[in-house]
Amino acid sequence: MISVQRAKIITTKSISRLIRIASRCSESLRRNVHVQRKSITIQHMNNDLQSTPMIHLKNACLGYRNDRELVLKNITIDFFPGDEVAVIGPNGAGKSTLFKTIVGLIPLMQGEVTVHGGRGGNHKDCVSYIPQKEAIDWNYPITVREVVMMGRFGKLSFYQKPGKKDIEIVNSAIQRMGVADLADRKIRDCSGGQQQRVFLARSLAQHPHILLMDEPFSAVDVATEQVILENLRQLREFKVTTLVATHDLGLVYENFERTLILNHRIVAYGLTKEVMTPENLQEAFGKKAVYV
Ligand SMILES: Nc1ncnc2c1ncn2[C@@H]1O[C@H](COP(=O)(O)OP(=O)(O)OP(=O)(O)O)[C@@H](O)[C@H]1O
Repeated sequence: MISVQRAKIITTKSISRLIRIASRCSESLRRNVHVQRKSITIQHMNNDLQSTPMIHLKNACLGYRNDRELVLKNITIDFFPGDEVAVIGPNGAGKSTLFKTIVGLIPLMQGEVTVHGGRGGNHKDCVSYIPQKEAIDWNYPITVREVVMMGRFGKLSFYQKPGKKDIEIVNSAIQRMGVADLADRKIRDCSGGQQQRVFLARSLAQHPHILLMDEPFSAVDVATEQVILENLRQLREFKVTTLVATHDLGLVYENFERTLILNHRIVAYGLTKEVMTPENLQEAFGKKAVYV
């Protein structure tokens, strides 16, 4: 199979390389690309066809009340248990806006969004969201262990203290993410990559059904990247639905089975090797970006 050189950041070079690789895909593979650009109705074609979607959007319009322009228009898409989806698109395409709407941080403008069959934002316990690093206040005086324990809060009642089981789960998540040495260190004193590991440990401790990660691979080293990817693979085995926004197209091509390409609308969604075609990448990122 075709291999892709790792592209750490979205550059003209990385897009061009992917386009060259995608061009080499056999014609039959490319014929299978199923993109209905106009109606934006996405048919999910994997084995989970009969299962209930974990996340369902129908004719959804997403945006901000203080902004007259919608960010994403007429989005219709379903994500099923075990889907591991890379969400790609240029800056400002609407990746974070999609995540914020699913977790209920911003209200839906129009249409329908359901999570586990209920309204988005009503399932805090089973949905874990890791925002972009810049959106987190790292100065909060809290240790790594306390951050990870926050993943258990949704399972406890208001006055309930974490029990033995919670402590075991937290310790296990800390071990899995390789941050045991840092457990008593303040989160603000950790490096950027360590902080990403800690936040994924918090998500693991939560035992979520849905995990949304916004640019977890930005500015992390290869070891951290591998730890994150390995844990995402394990979550997939537990049928966790995972959406990961990233600009690292090479990493997506090599590691994610499914990809959603956004640019204020759905450009394409499906199996990564089928949707990362030159046409779709150019449509999302623009010809100029590719041929300069
Ligand atoms: N709080 C806000 N109020 C108004 N507009 C906003 C707000 N947050 C984001 N936007 C706008 O929404 C659009 C989509 O932003 P969003 O953060 O979803 O893009 P993105 O695809 O995640 O981009 P990036 O790759 O740069 O993180 C942008 O034009 C942005 O300026």
